[in-house]
Amino acid sequence: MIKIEKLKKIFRTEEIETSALNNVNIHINKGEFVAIMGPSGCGKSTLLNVIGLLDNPTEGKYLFDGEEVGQLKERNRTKLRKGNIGFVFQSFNLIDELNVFENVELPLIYLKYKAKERKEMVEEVLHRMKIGHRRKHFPQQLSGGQQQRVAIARAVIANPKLILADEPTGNLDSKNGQEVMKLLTELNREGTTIVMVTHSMRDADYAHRVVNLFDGQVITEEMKKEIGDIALM
Ligand SMILES: Nc1ncnc2c1ncn2[C@@H]1O[C@H](COP(=O)(O)OP(=O)(O)OP(=O)(O)O)[C@@H](O)[C@H]1O
Repeated sequence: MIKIEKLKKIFRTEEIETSALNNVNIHINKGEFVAIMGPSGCGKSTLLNVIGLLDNPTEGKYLFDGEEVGQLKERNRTKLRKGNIGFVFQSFNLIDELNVFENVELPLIYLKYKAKERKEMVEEVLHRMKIGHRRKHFPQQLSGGQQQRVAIARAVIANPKLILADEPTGNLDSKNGQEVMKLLTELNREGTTIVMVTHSMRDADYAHRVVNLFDGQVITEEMKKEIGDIALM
């Protein structure tokens, strides 16, 4: 599903040049759950942003489902992202002015689903994330765990092939963190590919494979589990 070869990302400002990714090679199969680990500043979020088509690499190859996407224009990246990729962030990134239902509904509005269909889909996913009873609440009225469940509902509402999670349990206590990891594992078992950045060994244990980055390079990869009966691509 994802083939990244000799990928480089250099951030240039007037005074300095930072090489955030330096010759990264990563292949991720459909159905895999991959954790990316490494010390602060090693390039994890930069890599996730490139994989998630939020940013272009400076050099190198990025094939998403066989299509070269590394140098797409912003407009085309956005088009490809919608419906294909769902994001979950450490800080939840919900919209404070919208209630739970409206936050989760938003991607479906962008994708031009009709109101009736949207209602059915949102109700179903809220029920699944065990947050249906809070549909009228605003993000500030929810606990961290509840906010992250809403964020996951929003990430999966359009049935993305890929979920990218950047430290999804970073702001949660261990009970809520575990709940979030269980939800991600369940989605992965149903076929969604997951790439997750984490500092937590415990969270990385849920993954099939751990990729360790250091100074913008992949230094080791560790297989933890088999994908099971999900077909590889
Ligand atoms: N927009 C930017 N402009 C300039 N430099 C940047 C930018 N984004 C990231 N960097 C630099 O690139 C390097 C990698 O950053 P990145 O955020 O990917 O690291 P990380 O591994 O996710 O760190 P952390 O675990 O602390 O979140 C760092 O040296 C950072 O300062």
